[in-house]
Amino acid sequence: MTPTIPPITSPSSWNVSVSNTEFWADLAQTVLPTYVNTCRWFAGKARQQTGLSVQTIHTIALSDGDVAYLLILEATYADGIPEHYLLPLSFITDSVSTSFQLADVPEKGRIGEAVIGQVSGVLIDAIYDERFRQALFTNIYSNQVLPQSDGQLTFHRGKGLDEGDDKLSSRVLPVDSSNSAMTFGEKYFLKLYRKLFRETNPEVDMVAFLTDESNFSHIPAFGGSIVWQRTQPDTSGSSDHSEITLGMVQRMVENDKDSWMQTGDYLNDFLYAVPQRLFAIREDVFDKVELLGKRTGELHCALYKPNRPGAAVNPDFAPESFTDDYREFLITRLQDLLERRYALLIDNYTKLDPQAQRLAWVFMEAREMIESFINDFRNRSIDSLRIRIHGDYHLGQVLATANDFVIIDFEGEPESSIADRKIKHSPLKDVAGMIRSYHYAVSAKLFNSAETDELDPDHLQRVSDRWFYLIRDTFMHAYLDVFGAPHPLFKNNNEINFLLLIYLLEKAVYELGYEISYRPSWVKIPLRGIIDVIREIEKIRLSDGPASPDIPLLQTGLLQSKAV
Ligand SMILES: Nc1ncnc2c1ncn2[C@@H]1O[C@H](COP(=O)(O)OP(=O)(O)O)[C@@H](O)[C@H]1O
Ligand SMILES: O=P(O)(O)O[C@H]1O[C@H](CO)[C@@H](O[C@H]2O[C@H](CO)[C@@H](O)[C@H](O)[C@H]2O)[C@H](O)[C@H]1O
Repeated sequence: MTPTIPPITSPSSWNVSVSNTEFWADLAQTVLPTYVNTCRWFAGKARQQTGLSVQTIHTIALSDGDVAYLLILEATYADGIPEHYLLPLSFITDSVSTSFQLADVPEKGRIGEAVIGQVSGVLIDAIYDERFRQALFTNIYSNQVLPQSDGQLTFHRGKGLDEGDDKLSSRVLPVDSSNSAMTFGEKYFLKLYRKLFRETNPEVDMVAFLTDESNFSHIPAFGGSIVWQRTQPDTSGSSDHSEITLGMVQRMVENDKDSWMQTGDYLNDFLYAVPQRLFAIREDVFDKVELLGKRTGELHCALYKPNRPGAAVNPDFAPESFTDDYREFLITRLQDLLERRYALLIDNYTKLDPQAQRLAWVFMEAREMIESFINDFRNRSIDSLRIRIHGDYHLGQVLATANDFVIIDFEGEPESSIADRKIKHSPLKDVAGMIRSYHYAVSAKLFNSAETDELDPDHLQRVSDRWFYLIRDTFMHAYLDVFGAPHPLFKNNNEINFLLLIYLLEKAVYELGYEISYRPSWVKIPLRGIIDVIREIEKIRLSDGPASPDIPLLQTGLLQSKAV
């Protein structure tokens, strides 16, 4: 909460504030900009913000007669299109039900003090209000439709929400991510989306497809959704009937941790052995990596639906070739991403530590070579296929259960538009995501630990690379094994390697922006990833020629041995 700002005041009472435009304008100009910039879910922090306004307000009735509001905030920037965010708001006063205590609201949930209708209280993010959480869940359970001034809120109950589960106690999960998460009776997981788009969230599409049209059981079952069906045009004047997904319920998965944390635990053995010049990996680490490779392959098999003669085609999921349009899309996207990242890197260069600055230089000096590698993609022969994929696949998106894995968060890349997140890619984009994540895991562990402080950085780099390559190849091996030969989605090893490099580059460049915005001390990790790809591109440039038009690049032994 920002104590320097005096309390917001409004003459009308909280329950009728929805129509008090002056109050919302005041809020948007005073406390809200400071508040949203403290929130992990607000992605505009690193951009030059030019304004914040309350675009739409939905009213949600609470069981004690009070109300909460769902604010749709519009954030504008010096460049690029505006973004929209969901902020649920409750006003907590002394008269609020005794079951709810202001003391239970963490500092990060407190927006500011206010005097509304002559009553003093605190405006909070309503996810911390048990009454609001109950209202969301009860509305989903009973398939409610709530008319609003702009369209309606439609609460939909899915197959995974059991009869009789309408009164479960809830809590906010302490996950720090791009959305907000809560649980009901420790049985259901409700995700409230923060950054909003004019279309159905791909996560709902993907989870529904996998639940209804495949036997893939390594995702949590679908429990329902919250959708805002608009009737009014948005500020751009386009689309007057868009469906905006605000939330989704899934079954809660009993898990100890996600695979990021599990891998981190496994890496502890490795870390402690490094100063003794021992290379320690337990067999069960390889077993886990193999199992994740297998589950990833199975996920892609479930998402791969060839058009069978006579069978109804679901065009949203039918495989497609590497068309000129797709190539152009990917090239433009990568070029644009690179341009934005170079600019961001230059703007933030002086804030980087000397080692990160050296890596940044290598990246900057390789710009021309990277761009010509990307341009090559336009004319290269590619006969592999594209399908719908996870899109933001990394170790944090895989929950580790007692003996297996459950894959979550099918929302796609947070930085992309929803339309772009639904574009079909080679599934190697997901594979590249997981490979990058293993690289992150070992780098974060080895380079951020007291145990290795005294070690020569070059030696540490070699040790880290050894672990990474072993794990990467184990994952790839298990992944490719799922499909057998010939592989239905990849033409041959050359294509696998080329596409992997393209997606590895894209992912690492994407991550560079993520780290500059959220974890500047980790910037070195994606920079090292980018430099790895640069080294591989250099090898292609050396080998590309009439005599050897293509050679397998990554872990040649492994990939050549697979008959695809
Ligand atoms: N179905 C589930 N069961 C249990 N925990 C879950 C479930 N889905 C997500 N989580 C937990 O919540 C965290 C955030 O969920 P995620 O879908 O990744 O949200 P975000 O889109 O905000 O990143 C996960 O890392 C995991 O710890
Ligand atoms: O989980 P999100 O959808 O919010 O994904 C974003 O945040 C991730 C970090 O939590 C980020 O992932 C990067 O860091 C991970 C380790 O924390 C690492 O495993 C991933 O490989 C790396 O990309 C992700 O990129 C971002 O979209």
